[in-house]
Amino acid sequence: MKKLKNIAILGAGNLGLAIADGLQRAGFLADRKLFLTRRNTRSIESWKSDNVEVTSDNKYAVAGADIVLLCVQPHQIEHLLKELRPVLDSDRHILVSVITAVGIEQLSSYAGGPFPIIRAMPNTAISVRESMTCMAHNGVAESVQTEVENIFACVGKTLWIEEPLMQAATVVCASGIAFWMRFIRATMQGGVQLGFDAHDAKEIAVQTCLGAASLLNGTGKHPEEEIDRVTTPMGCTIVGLNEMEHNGLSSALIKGLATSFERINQMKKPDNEPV
Ligand SMILES: NC(=O)C1=CN([C@@H]2O[C@H](COP(=O)(O)OP(=O)(O)OC[C@H]3O[C@@H](n4cnc5c(N)ncnc54)[C@H](OP(=O)(O)O)[C@@H]3O)[C@@H](O)[C@H]2O)C=CC1
Ligand SMILES: O=C(O)[C@@H]1CCC=N1
Repeated sequence: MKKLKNIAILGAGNLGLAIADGLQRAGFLADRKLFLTRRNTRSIESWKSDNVEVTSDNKYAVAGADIVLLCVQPHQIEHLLKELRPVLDSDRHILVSVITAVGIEQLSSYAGGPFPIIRAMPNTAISVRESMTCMAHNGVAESVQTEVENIFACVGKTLWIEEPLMQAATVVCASGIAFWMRFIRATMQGGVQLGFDAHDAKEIAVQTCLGAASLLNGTGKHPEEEIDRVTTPMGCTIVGLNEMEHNGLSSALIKGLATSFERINQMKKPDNEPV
């Protein structure tokens, strides 16, 4: 029987652990080994189990793994990949980077050679297996693409994109979780103002948000068509919606996305990198 590939998550922070959580829930880790690393492992010791090793030794983790997920912050990746050079094996390892603003060519040069590298942009909903993960590569073998796609497909939806679109994917799908959270929170605040207690306001806001997303998923319709079904002429919805637009709802969202996008451009400039 073909041996399942072991996985190392280097940089088990917010996103790294969310990925580990999702893979665990999906049963993806059965019969595989998972290595979790960070420099200070105290907060992730509870992850240790028969098939999960926790270590601050990245080289040890990579030596035991076939698929290496790079989950450190953008300014930390150069140091990490240079540290890994002695143990990276281009015939064995597949590198998967979720790191913002660092391109495949750059990763390759930090790693010191031509490795199969895939960039993936999931979001933190990966922990509950509801990620939207955009992926890009620059010519890796189909078997490698499939191997990596299988990882992310068991924890949400996947989409292959061209690498230049990775920046937009970061904003819309990864930062997107924070944007939607704020939208939901504002709905809750409104709900409390109108009389619900905080618990009920949250339940109503979350389920209504899920309902809206499910409608689009289920029908394939454009949002505006669904809006038309809700906005009774001279009713309460259209006046609320128009008031929101007079106050710049759509404009604020689009400007926010564009500002996040622009920030990634700045992150790409070496002289702006945090130390
Ligand atoms: N958070 C999100 O929703 C998303 C994040 N991303 C990208 O994912 C990456 C990680 O983001 P996020 O999880 O939020 O960041 P975090 O800071 O939460 O996680 C980074 C982790 O890397 C560890 N780390 C740093 N240096 C090393 C090293 N040399 N070896 C091993 N571990 C190390 C840190 O722990 P310690 O200090 O103990 O070493 C930390 O736990 C970023 O590049 C970000 O752009 C992409 C999509 C979504
Ligand atoms: O805020 C950030 O820079 C990272 C990338 C997308 C989500 N978090």
